[in-house]
Amino acid sequence: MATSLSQVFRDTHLQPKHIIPLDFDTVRELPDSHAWIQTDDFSCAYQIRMNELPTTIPVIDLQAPNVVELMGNACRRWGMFQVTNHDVPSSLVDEVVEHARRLFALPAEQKLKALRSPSGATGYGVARISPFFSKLMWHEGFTIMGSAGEHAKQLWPHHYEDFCDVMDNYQKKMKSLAYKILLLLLKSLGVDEEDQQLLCSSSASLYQSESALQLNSYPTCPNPNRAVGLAPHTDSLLLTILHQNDINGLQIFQEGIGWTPVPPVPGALIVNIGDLMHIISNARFPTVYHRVIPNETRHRFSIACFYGPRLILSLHHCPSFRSLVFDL
Ligand SMILES: C=C1C[C@]23C[C@@]1(O)CC[C@H]2[C@@]12CCC[C@@](C)(C(=O)O1)[C@H]2[C@@H]3C(=O)O
Ligand SMILES: O=C(O)CCC(=O)C(=O)O
Ligand SMILES: [Fe+2]
Repeated sequence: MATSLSQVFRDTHLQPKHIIPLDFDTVRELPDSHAWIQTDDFSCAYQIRMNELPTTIPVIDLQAPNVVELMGNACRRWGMFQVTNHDVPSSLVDEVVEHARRLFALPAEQKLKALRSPSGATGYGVARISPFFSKLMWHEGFTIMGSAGEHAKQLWPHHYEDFCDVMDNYQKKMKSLAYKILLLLLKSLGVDEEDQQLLCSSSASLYQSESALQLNSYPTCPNPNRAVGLAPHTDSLLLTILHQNDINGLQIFQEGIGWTPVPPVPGALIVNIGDLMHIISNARFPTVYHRVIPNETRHRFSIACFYGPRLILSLHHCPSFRSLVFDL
């Protein structure tokens, strides 16, 4: 019998564990719900082939005269690069991380006041891809689209303004950086002025793109060898701009090599190609399959900014689109 997407969504009941993170402060051992089966695929190329370390993703100076060529090459080969000289003040990045640290340090019952609703896209919760996996991730996140006000008030009824201002400023900086990078990438693909106009006026309207901000927290983990911070996935939009603190954990999958670490470079931001950019580039840029492994002694934080066409981002709120992307 034929069924509509919205019907599928109505029939899909998210279980609480697919929204509510574990209260990490209360556990001393890895619970079975979070213990992933160890397979060969699980281990990292870095650990199994210490003698033949794969070269890692390029670090590109945004002001370099040949930046178009450098970015084009990096995206064709890796779908990813790190960017320096990007004009995002390190003081602003530090402030965002400090606010994230403060948010995730709140008691669980306080964080749950800003819990993402089952049909919503913003607020506190586990990664949206969680229902795809039988085990749970060693991770908690907080998603912001536009103003963070609504959820920040639930967390700090009297002192939420500073949090909102910092998140607003960071989103503005990220949007303008993502736009700059998008233009450079289109140029590297040979998109001429006329085609740029076309993309501009089409329903995809790339030039009116918006962003969503995701604060990620990976608490210290009693058994990181069997836990997964963020399960293997690709990001769905055009570009992701990521700040990771100084703790390893992010890995990308390379055909024929395996899982390869992306080491933190102080001051650099990671840029990775998402599914939409992969499509727009006619598959010349690969979308990056990546994951995060937690750490035994240090709490890892990252700040991801997802940049994509306004229409598609607003559809992330819409149940039938969500069921298409996340539930099928
Ligand atoms: C705009 C978005 C991208 C994202 C889904 C979301 O609506 C907000 C959270 C984002 C995130 C972060 C963790 C990995 C990911 C796959 C997920 O489950 O939620 C991405 C989503 C994405 O790239 O589609
Ligand atoms: O924490 C990281 O390094 C990666 C986060 C990520 O992949 C995401 O938010 O989509
Ligand atoms: Fe990701």
